Amino acid sequence: MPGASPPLLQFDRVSRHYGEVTAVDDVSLSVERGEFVALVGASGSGKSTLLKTVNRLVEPTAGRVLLEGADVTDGPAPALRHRIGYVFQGIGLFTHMSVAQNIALVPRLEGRHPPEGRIADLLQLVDLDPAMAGRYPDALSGGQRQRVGVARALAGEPPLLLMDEPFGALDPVTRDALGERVKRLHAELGLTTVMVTHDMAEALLLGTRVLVMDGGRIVADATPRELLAGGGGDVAQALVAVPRAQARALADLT
Ligand SMILES: Nc1ncnc2c1ncn2[C@@H]1O[C@H](COP(=O)(O)OP(=O)(O)OP(=O)(O)O)[C@@H](O)[C@H]1O
Repeated sequence: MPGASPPLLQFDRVSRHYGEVTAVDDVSLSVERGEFVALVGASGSGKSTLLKTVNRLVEPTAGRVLLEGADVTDGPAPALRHRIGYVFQGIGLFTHMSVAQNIALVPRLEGRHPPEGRIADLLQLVDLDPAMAGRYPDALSGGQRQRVGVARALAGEPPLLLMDEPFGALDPVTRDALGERVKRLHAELGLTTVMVTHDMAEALLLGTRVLVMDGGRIVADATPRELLAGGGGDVAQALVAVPRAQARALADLT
């Protein structure tokens, strides 16, 4: 279509080898603005490696990754990373900086000073009391730290949010609450999100689109509804069977 804007994110025949190991094997796909893509698969299937080719924590052995139509290797990596929010397990907050300083880090690196009230707004966005702005990460619970991580990732108003097992280390209740919050934020802020998880239930509940990886390849690309209706192929259905069996076992208890 002439004049149509390119997809927000595109993988064009991306592969990544580590010696004999093929972590990512010839992946091509596009992510449109507004999608919430859950990237799911067994341990070692290549999810994190594929995600990290986007913010250049991993360089592909072959192929290219395009953000808003431009090759991510076109400019310096730090400038690229300022356009991509990144939330990962353990989050990597700076312990010598307060919550407010951690959140303001990305805008400050770009020479911007967040306007008065912005930090409080961001804290409220992730359901944290703005009074926490002056605390240090050591004085927060794991779930609170993870919320600060989400606020920090959103502080630069990035067009793309990447999350790598963001809720992996949290207890189930906190995990569900934060998952729901992120889902609402995604919708309210009009974000485009790609989230790695090994948990199919989480992928089905949060994603608008679920990609299943196996042996470095994308073996299913379907909506949660399609997967729940039995689509997506054998690998996808083996993953869908897990939460289904749990739901059945719970129902049997009642
Ligand atoms: N830096 C590395 N050096 C060597 N091999 C690597 C490296 N990073 C990943 N691999 C290998 O590439 C494959 C894919 O790893 P990756 O971390 O992408 O999988 P994953 O699906 O994210 O797994 P998990 O769910 O366990 O995090 C694995 O076989 C892994 O051992």
